Formats: sequence, C-alpha cells, structure tokens
Amino acid sequence: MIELTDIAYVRSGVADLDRAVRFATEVVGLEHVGSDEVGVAHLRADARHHCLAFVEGASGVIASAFTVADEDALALAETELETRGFHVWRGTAEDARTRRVGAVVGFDDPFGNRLELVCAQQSLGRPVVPGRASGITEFGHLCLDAPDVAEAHRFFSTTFNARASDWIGDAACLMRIDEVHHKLAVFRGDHPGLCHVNFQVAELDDVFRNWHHLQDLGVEIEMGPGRHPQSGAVFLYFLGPEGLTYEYSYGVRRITDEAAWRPRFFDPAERGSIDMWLGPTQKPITQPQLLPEGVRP
Ligand SMILES: O=C(O)c1cccc(O)c1O
Ligand SMILES: [Fe+2]
Repeated sequence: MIELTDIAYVRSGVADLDRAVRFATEVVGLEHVGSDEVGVAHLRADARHHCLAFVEGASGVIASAFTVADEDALALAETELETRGFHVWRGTAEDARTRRVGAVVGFDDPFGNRLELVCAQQSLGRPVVPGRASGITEFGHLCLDAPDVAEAHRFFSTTFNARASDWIGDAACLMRIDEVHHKLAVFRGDHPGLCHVNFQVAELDDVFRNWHHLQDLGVEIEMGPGRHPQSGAVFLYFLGPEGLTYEYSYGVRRITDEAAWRPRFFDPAERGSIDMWLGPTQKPITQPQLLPEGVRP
C-alpha cells in the first residue's frame, strides 16, 4: 500500500491564463507566485509553494497530486503501481522543477483521472500575500469524478492509505489520509474530472463575507452557504473561469480517534444529505387556515 502524506496541488489547463490568474487572485484570494516561467502560473494558499497551477492550453484538469514521504517512498510507489499494471510516467528534473517538487511520477487511475505522486514539495517561509483578504488558510481538499464511487473507494483504499470517512450513497465518498475528515473526495460523474478544489478559511464570517463579495461581483454561486453534515463545515461553492469550481469552507472536523470512527451513510435523495440546513422539501400549504396568524401563503 502506498502511503499518501498529503494533497500537493492541482494542475489545470486554461485557455485564458491571465483571466484564470486574475480570478484566482482578485476573487478567490490566492497569491500568484511570480516566476520566470512562461505559460504556467502558480497559485498559493498556504506554506506550499503552490497548490494550484494553471497551464496555458486546453481547458480542463491536467493532474491532481499527492505527496509521499521521500524519494525512496516515491520509487517504491512507482514500482508498486507498475506491479499493479499501471503505466507510470517518471518526470524529468524540469518536470519536477516546474512543479517545485523533488521528483514526480504520474499515472492514470482506473477512471481516467491523471494523478501525480510527488516528494519534497517546496515550502515558502514568507507569509502568503493573498490577492484579496478572503481569509484562506490552506488548501483543504480536492474532489475527483469517477463513474463508480464504490470502485473508486476500493481503488484508493487498497492502492493507498485512503479511508472512507463518510459516504453519500453511491454519489460520493469522502476519504481521509490523515486526521482531516477528508483531503480527497470522489463524486459520481460520467467522465473523469475535477469536481472542485476546496480552500479552508480562518473564520465562519469569512464564508459569509466572501458570499456577499462574490455576489457583488456577479460570480455564479453554485451552492451555499450551507453546512455539510459530513465534515460539519460551513461551505460555499462558486464557479470560476473555464469550469473550475471553488469551495470555501470553515470548520472541517478532524478524526482524532481513528479506531472509534465509523463512516456514516447519507442518502443523496435526502435534501439535507449535503447541506444540513436544508429541511425536508416543504410542500406549499394550501389551507391558509393552517398558517400561523398573520402569515399568508
Ligand atoms: O466537507 C464536506 O463534508 C463535504 C461534503 C460533501 C461535499 C463536499 O464537497 C464536502 O466538502
Ligand atoms: Fe468539498
């Protein structure tokens, strides 16, 4: 089993690099880490050099990356994946440099998602310089699409140290690789892809301040503010350029007693299964006399 130590970055192709970078900095509140590289932009949320890299070219996710402990772990992972029948790409020194990692290997998961394993991801000592004070504290999780969520869980939990923290029927599986409720989620989708990238914010108020700010800017709010019953986080999903969905959330639970935790099974057909602030679907009251005094339908 390959031990993933953390999520590292998402690489995403963008047709309009400047627009994607402006949104990620001025709207989302990430830092654009300058470099001499042409056609690639590194976005920073925390101590990682970057957690999001936009690469000029065709729109769409290129790869989602996880860290392993060191070079030896990476070599073992490469061998393990090859033994399991995966074709493994070993990046060159330049591939590693543009990713700001010590070394990188890549492969396609059984569902067509390009995954990269890296070691020695560069950290930056200086404070993050956010493009806007959105309260982002860290890159929280990444969510992939796969046609069969149960199969995806089987893959990630047998090939790697991912454990199911909670299920939303056959629609989603939220998996942890450390104490955080989930760093990786898989949502059911007809095609491989990146469902969303999540950024944790410092305060509950940041979710709502960002909500107002995004509405003022005319950004499409996809869902929320709401509260996930799984991680307990208050969330807000919104749409960035070229189909990249961002999620702010605050208050993700940590699973500190590994032995005691049991995954829960939420029903995607239930309105509250992804947002516990949504009650059962209200049927319109057709008998006004049932309404409290002074309330009109
Ligand atoms: O945080 C969560 O619990 C969560 C649940 C469903 C979907 C998500 O994206 C989440 O982040
Ligand atoms: Fe999420």
